[in-house]
Amino acid sequence: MKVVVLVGGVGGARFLVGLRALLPGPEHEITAVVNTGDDVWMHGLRVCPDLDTCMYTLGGGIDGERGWGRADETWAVKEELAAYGADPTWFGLGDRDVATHLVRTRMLRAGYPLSAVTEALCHRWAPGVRLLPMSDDRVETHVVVDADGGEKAIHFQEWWVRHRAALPARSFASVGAETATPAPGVLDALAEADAVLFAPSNPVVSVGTILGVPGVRDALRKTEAGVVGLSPIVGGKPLRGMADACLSAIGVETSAEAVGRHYGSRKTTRNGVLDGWLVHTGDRCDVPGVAVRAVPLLMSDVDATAAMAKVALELAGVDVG
Ligand SMILES: O=c1nc2n(C[C@H](O)[C@H](O)[C@H](O)CO)c3cc(O)ccc3cc-2c(=O)[nH]1
Repeated sequence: MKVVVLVGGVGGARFLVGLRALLPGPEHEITAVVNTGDDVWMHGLRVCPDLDTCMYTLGGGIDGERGWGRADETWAVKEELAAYGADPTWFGLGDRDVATHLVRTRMLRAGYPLSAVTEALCHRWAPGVRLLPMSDDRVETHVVVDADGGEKAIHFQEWWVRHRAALPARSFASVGAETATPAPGVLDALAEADAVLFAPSNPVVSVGTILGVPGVRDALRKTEAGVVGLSPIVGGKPLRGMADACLSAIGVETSAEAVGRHYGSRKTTRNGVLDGWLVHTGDRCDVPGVAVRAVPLLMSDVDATAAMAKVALELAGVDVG
């Protein structure tokens, strides 16, 4: 069975672990199309948070507590950079993590596209899922915030890490999106999929960013596969991260129903992309033109996540047996 998943960071990676457990073995092929809008140049190194979170989580190298960066991490490089007063000091670059960015940056400088770099890094981590960046082109999420009586755009990481998304976001800009193309393999994977899932990731700056890459939304509307999303909002709150701060910036209420309607029905709306929508038990939700199922959506362990993934696949029309 061929399953394609649109994923962001921590929540998306956890979902992939459950899906991989549900579909073990060579007869299944899971392709994750990963958000790269969070990517950032830090101290001359290219950092790809969502790709790395998926790679480390699936490869067994993630720091489970933080949900990003490496386990058994040390921070000597970060401390030395701070000792030099080298800005920014608010971004946590771990020593082990720096090795990933050094290899990536060296390969990018040698002309390899991000998709080839990711494939090379995955030779070490063997995630058991094909990780594709949404695009090989630079697409960066910048956040427009109020500042000094006017507005200014800051990189997503500055908003997210330095300001903990506490600065009200006026809007988001996906810098480079208008000229970006999907990475090699993305459109084919969507066309050939038996099912396409939206992981319970941030619907604005993760899944939304992927949908903003020219060609992706059309491919989702055209694919024969059933397209089913899992709500990242449970009981009116995001399960993790700060999706509520993002949703309010685009005028979408923080509820499973509002997010489902934001994605829209593939059948009955001009731009919609969903056939099915999984919401947490007890969350009221009606999305015209979309089949809604209420199941436990807490990824408390691999089995719970696998159970969610199973329902999502069945809603997408594929029987997992
Ligand atoms: O809250 C933080 N998140 C950090 N993150 C997480 C990152 O900001 C978010 O996980 C994603 O961008 C949002 O999904 C990092 C991720 C990396 O891959 C590498 C370094 C960092 C550093 C931080 C950090 O210092 N603080």
